[in-house]
Amino acid sequence: MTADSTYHLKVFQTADELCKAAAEFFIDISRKSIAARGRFVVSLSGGTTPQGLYSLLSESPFREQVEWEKTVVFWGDERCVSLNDTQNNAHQAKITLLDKIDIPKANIYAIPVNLSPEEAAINYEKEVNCFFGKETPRFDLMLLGLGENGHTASLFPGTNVIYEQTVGIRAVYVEEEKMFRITMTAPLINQSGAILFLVNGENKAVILKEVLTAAYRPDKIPAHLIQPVNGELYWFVDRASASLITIKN
Ligand SMILES: O=C(O)[C@H](O)[C@@H](O)[C@H](O)[C@H](O)COP(=O)(O)O
Repeated sequence: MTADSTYHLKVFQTADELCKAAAEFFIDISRKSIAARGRFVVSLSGGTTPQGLYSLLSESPFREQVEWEKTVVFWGDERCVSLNDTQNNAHQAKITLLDKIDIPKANIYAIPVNLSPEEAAINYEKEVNCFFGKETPRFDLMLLGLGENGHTASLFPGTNVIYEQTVGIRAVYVEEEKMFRITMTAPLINQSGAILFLVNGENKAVILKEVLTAAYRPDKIPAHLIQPVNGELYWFVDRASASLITIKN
């Protein structure tokens, strides 16, 4: 990453410990956001890693520590598959978390999948802008994952969206998945107050080392694009994914 990039790295022994710490972090940011602005606006990620976090948040003693009626949920990216498809990020979060808590339906902003990818992106960008009104969209918490090829959200190597300079939402065709996906742009993600990457498993060891130690190459490693402009960047990783990194104490 660039010399001036700063982040907080926390390594946990197990995936369970990582999820528990992420749940506590989620609760902490939600409390601070509600105390400051009366609401907590979070952007969820898809993939397998956050599912353990979502399950924990749906259960005692975590569930009752979040004021769900003051919590508003968006997604950083989505696959253009039907709403009931198991690959749909909103569907996954619905099953593991949203159906199990008392959150008003009006607080849930899923990325539309019943439109063309371009229309869905335009429509979601309007929804985000409308929600934040005159303010620049700023999520209190942005959850992200890391793909083995360095992608995050749906910012994949080799796609044009990684060069996008504007705060917004875009449709992107992901060749390796033969699928359109909708994604927040890096400038939008970077407006967040706190950005939390969750990384788990030995299959992520090589890319995690590259993201954190290689020179800035966002075309090869799109996760390098994630550098909050006025917020904090956190990496919560398990020991297996951190096995190639030298941790300074
Ligand atoms: O919808 C998605 O899949 C994500 O937004 C994507 O960016 C994900 O976070 C990474 O691919 C890591 O996924 P895993 O957690 O499954 O490793």
